Formats: sequence, structure tokens, C-alpha cells
Amino acid sequence: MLKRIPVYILTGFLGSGKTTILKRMLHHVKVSGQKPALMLNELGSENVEKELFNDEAMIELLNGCICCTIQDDMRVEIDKLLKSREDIDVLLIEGTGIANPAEIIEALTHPDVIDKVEIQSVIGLVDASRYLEYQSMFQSSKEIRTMLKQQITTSTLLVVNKIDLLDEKKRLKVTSKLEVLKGMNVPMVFAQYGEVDSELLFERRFFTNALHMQDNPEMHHHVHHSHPFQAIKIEGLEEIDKMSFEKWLKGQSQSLLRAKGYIRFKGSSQLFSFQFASNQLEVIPIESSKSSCIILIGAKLDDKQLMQSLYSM
Ligand SMILES: Nc1nc2c(ncn2[C@@H]2O[C@H](COP(=O)(O)OP(=O)(O)OP(=O)(O)O)[C@@H](O)[C@H]2O)c(=O)[nH]1
Repeated sequence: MLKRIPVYILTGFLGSGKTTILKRMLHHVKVSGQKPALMLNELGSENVEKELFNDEAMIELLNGCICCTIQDDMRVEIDKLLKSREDIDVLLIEGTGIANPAEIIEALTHPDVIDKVEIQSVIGLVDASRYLEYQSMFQSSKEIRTMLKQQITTSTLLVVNKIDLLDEKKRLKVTSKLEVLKGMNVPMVFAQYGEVDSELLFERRFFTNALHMQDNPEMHHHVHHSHPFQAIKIEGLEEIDKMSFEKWLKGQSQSLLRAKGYIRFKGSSQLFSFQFASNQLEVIPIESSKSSCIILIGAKLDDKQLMQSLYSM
């Protein structure tokens, strides 16, 4: 089996300090004797930051933020990287300042990619000096506020950067606003020029469990309650009743943020690709000999409960 490559995702609004912290992380990876690869996603057709990382294995995703087409590109590029560069030990991904990190998680948990990578953490950078302004209804747009919120709520570590540029009073105000938004148990650290203890930066905060329907349900108990996100991959599922499946997905709405994968329904030999988002199930027939596979992404997913309810369906 191919080794799974650990991945760190850096997110944060324009100018928040992503590149600054990326350089620190790169340095740390290299001095610890490991070989890093970078994936940079830039708006526009030219990557202006490329020159900063001359000697690294680098993947560029140009022309847009990480949305549907970029997700496909990302899958292809990760595949290429893993096949051609077996020496790579860790992959660092910097999304554009206006990317929603959930889209990157989405690409990395695609059924064809999930076994090749191991998301470690989503590091969210906040520009403390401009946060209040970006949050203000009078000084910013709804789009900016929504983007910031998505970046903050999807992060598994929050780095409140540029604290040299604001006074104590403002800092307290920013902190209390972030406390409300950020996920439970997501550490918040303050920094100047992305100076964060590397142990904290590299700590794993995102977990993916792989389960098989033939496993004993009593064995499933790898719940990581202290982590904001986790992905679960379930294989070995036999044909299932479509209505029951939909009901099952909807029944998990407390903890399930997203589901996708391949599945076969009773009464048809056809394989379907399915997407479950915003509490809606979409299925598309596909021609493939792939086995069924369900990927669940959520907060506080309970393996045991999920498997037991699937068994009894
Ligand atoms: N004063 C101050 N400046 C900082 C700090 N961190 C980064 N900067 C500066 O802010 C600018 C933007 O930093 P980057 O690391 O390029 O930010 P980015 O998030 O990659 O920016 P985009 O690529 O536009 O999304 C640079 O000039 C940095 O030197 C900080 O803590 N304090």
C-alpha cells in the first residue's frame, strides 16, 4: 500500500500572513530532515509567490480559487505528485485569501484521494489588525464576512496574527468575537509574523477513520471528541434501500456536515455517485467497477452509532 502523505492546509484572508507562516513551516520540515511539497492556489494566471519557493516540489493551481474545477485539478495533481515523487514526506497547501478551506477538505476527502493523504490540520490565519473592520457591516461586504466566517469555523487551529499592530483593548475585542465563532476545542494562539511554536503548528487535529462493514461494531470506538472535524470512510456496504439511506443521512444532521461516495441501491446493479450536502441527497449513475464507499465528514461523528445504524438498516 502506498504511504499516505500528511497534509496541512493554510487558510486566511488576503494578507493575513499565510505565506509568512508557510515559510516557517517549510523551514521546520526541512531542518527536521523531511522533504516538503507545496501546493499554492493563486488568483489569476500568474503565481507571483512562486519565486519564493524555488527549490521545492511545487504544484500550482492557477486561475481561480479552489472550487469545482480546481478540485478536479487538485486530485489529478496530488496523484501525479504521489506517483512521481515518492520522496515527499509532507504536503503544505496554501489556498487563496478568498478560498473556503471546506473546498480543500472536500477535494482531499474525495473517494479516489482519501487513501492517499492524511489531513493533519487546517491552520486558519486571522489578521488581528483588520478583523474588526472586516467584520463591520459598515466597512466590509457580506461576501467578506461570510468568507471570514467560513475560514474561522473550518479551522482546527487559529493563529491570530499581526498582534503587533493593535492595542490590548482591541485585542480583547477580537478575541471575544473569535471565541464565539471558532469550533469547540480549537486552540487560538496569538502571533507576530506567524511566530508560533512548531509543535502546536504541526500537531494533528483532523482525523480520518477507515471502517469496513465486516468489522465488529463493538470495535468501533475511535471517536475523537476533542477535535472539531473528522472524516470517516466506510467500505463493504452492500446494496441498500435508497429511501432508508436518505433517511439515515438526514438523521445524522446533528453531527454530519457532508457525505459523498459511491453506492449501489437495491433493485439495480448500477453504481451511483452520491452527494449529500445541505441536508439534500443527489445521486448520479456512473459506469465504473468501483466498490461502494461512503465518506462522512462531520464534527463528533460516533463510529459505533453510525455503524450500528447502518447494520440494522
Ligand atoms: N506588522 C506585521 N506584518 C506582518 C505580520 N505577518 C505578516 N506580515 C506582513 O504582511 C504582509 C502579508 O503577509 P503574507 O504572509 O504574504 O500574507 P498572505 O496571507 O500570504 O497574503 P495573500 O497572499 O495576499 O493572501 C507581508 O508584508 C508580511 O511581511 C505581522 O504579524 N505583523
